[in-house]
Amino acid sequence: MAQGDMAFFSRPSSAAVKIVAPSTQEPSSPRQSAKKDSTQRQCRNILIYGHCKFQDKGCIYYHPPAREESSPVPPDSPVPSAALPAQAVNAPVFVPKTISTESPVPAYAGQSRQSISPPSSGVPSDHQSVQSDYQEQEDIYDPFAYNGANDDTFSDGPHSMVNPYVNGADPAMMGYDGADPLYSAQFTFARQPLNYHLYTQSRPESLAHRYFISDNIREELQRRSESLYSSPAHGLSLPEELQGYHSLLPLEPTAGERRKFGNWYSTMYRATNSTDGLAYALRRVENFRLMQQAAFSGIEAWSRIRHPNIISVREAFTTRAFGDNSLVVVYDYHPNARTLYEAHVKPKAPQYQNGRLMTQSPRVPESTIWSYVIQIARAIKAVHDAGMAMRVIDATKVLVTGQNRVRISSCGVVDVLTYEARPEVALLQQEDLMMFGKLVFALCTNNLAAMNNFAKAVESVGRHYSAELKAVSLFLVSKPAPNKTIGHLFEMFGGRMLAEMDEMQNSVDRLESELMSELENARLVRLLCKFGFINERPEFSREPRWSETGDRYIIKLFRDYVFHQVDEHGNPVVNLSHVLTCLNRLDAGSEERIMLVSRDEQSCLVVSYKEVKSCIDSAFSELSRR
Ligand SMILES: Nc1ncnc2c1ncn2[C@@H]1O[C@H](COP(=O)(O)OP(=O)(O)OP(=O)(O)O)[C@@H](O)[C@H]1O
Repeated sequence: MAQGDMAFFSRPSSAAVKIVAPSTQEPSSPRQSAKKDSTQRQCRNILIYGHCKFQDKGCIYYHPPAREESSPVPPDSPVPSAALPAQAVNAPVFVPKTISTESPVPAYAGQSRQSISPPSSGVPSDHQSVQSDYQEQEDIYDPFAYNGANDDTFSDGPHSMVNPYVNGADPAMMGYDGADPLYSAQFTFARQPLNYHLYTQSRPESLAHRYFISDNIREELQRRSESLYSSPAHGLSLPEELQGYHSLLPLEPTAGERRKFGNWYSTMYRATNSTDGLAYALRRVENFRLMQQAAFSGIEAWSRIRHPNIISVREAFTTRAFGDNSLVVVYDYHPNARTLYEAHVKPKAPQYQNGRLMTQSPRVPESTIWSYVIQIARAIKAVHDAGMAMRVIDATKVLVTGQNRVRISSCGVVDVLTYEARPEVALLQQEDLMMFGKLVFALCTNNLAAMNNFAKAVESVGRHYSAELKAVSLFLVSKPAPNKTIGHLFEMFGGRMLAEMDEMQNSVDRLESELMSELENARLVRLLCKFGFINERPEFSREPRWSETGDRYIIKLFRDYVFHQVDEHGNPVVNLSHVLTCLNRLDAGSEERIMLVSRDEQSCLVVSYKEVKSCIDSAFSELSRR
C-alpha cells in the first residue's frame, strides 16, 4: 500500500473511537473495569469472536441469546459480519471528518460480495474507501486467479477463489477457539503478493502440536545439530590447522586402550573446512610414511563413488602437523553416527529387571538385519561393479546414520596403506563377501568373535532367525567360487528386496509429511523477527508517530491483540492457534477487521489486517533504510 493511504492513521481524531463507559465511574484499571457493569456490558468475546467459550463457565458479561448457528449476527443487526459497531461497545458512532458515511461498494464487488460488505450504518466506512483504494492497486496481482472464461464454476471473476485462510472456509479450523462463525461468511478479497502461495489452515488448539515436526524426529535432528556444532577440543595439543581444516575434535578416545587399524593406530576427528565452512570426518593414520604419490590413485577412484550407503571420500593427504608422519583421509561427516558395533554388539550397561541386575543384549530384529544386509549389499555391488573392492567391512566400520540407515565408512584407507602389495581385485571382492558374512553372523549373535565357534554361530542363527537369513549368511562365508558374486546374492533376497523398497518409500512419505508441518514456520519466524525489530525501540519512545496519536501506534496495539489478550478474569490468554491465525492473516493482508483496544481500554481502533500489514511494512522499511 502506498504511504499516502496511511494518512488515515495519522489523524488522531479519526483513528480512535472513544469508548464511553456506561457507568459514570471511570474504571481505574483494566482489570477492575472488566468487573464493573458486567450486567450491562456485552461480552467482548461475543463481539470479536461471535461466541464466548466462558459463557456457561461464569463469564460475568452480558451474552445475547443465541441465534441460528449459521448466522451469528442477526439480520436486523447493524453489525456486519466482519466489522464491529461502535454502539456495541457503548460508544457513539464515530465518523471521520473527511470520509463519507456512505458505504462505497468496491469496484470489484459483485452480488455475493455485497451481501458481506459492511453495511453503511453503524460502521466507520473509512476502511471501505481504503479497501477500494487497495483494490485498484492490487488487482494486478492474483497468484490464485483462475481465468475461467469457459467454465461456469469459476465464472465469478478473477478473485472468486477461496482463500482458506482469510475466508474461514472451514470454520472449525479457523477460529480462536476452533469455530469462528463471525468470519465464516463467504466473501472475496484482494490478494496481496505473499511470501508463500500456500497457507496452512489454522488448527484447533488441541492439534496445535501438529504445526511442528514430531518430537522424535526433532530430538534426533537436534542431537545431530549439537554434534555438528559442539565446540572443538581444548588442551589436547591438536594442530590449529592442517591442509585447510581447523577446529579439530576427536570422535573417539585418544588415550587408554586402543585398537589398531591393520598395523597402525588411527583416530577419527571432526574438523571444519575453511573453504566451505562444512564439517568433515578426518581419519588420521598415525606414523605412516607414504612412499609414493601413486598410492593416492585409489583415493581418486573412491572420490568418484557416490552411493547412499557409502560415506563419500573427499580427499587424502599426508601431514606432519600432529608431530609425526600421518596419513589423513577426509570423508563426509554424519553427525551423531554410531558404528554397528556401538549400536548392536557392544554390551550395554547392566540394568535392574525384576529386582535383579541384568546385562542386556537385545537381539537385533530380523527385519532390521535384512534392511542392513540389503543396504550393505547394494553398496558392495556399486563398488564391485566399478571394478573395485571395499577392503573393510566390519561392525566398527559400518555406521548407522539414521533410523536403520547404514553407510560403509573408511573406504580407500586400506588401498593407500597396502598400495605396495596390489592384490588381484577378484580376490579382494571374494574377501569382501567373506567379511560381509562375518558381519551378518556378528549381528545375529551379538558377538564380534562369533566365527571363532562356527558351528555354534550357525546353530544360533538357525534358532533365532529365518531359514532365508541363515542361507544368505552361509552363502557369504562359503568358499570362493565362480558363482559366488554380489549379483548372485541379490537373487537370494527375493521378496525381502521389495519389502525394503516399500519401507524406503514409506519413510520418504513420513519425512515429507513431517516437512509439511514445518512449511509455514520459517515464514512466521521472519514475521516475528520483523515485530522484534520494530517493537519497543527506545529511540522511538519520543517520536510522535509511535505515540498514542501516531500511525505506528497501531503496531503496538496489534502486538497486544496477538500476544497480550486477557480473559474475562484478567488472566493471560495463551493460545497458539490465535497467534498463528492472526500472524497468517496479517501476512496474507486479509481485509478482515479486528478491534484493537488501547491498554487503558478507553479507546479502540477498528482496522483490517491489511492496514496493519501495511503499517508494519512501512515501519520496517523505514528501519532498514536508516
Ligand atoms: N564419517 C563419519 N561421520 C561421523 N562420525 C564418524 C564418521 N566416521 C567415523 N565416525 C565416528 O567416529 C568414531 C570412531 O570411528 P572408528 O571407525 O575409529 O570406529 P572404532 O569403533 O573406534 O573403530 P576402531 O576400533 O577401528 O578405531 C565412531 O563413533 C564413529 O561413529
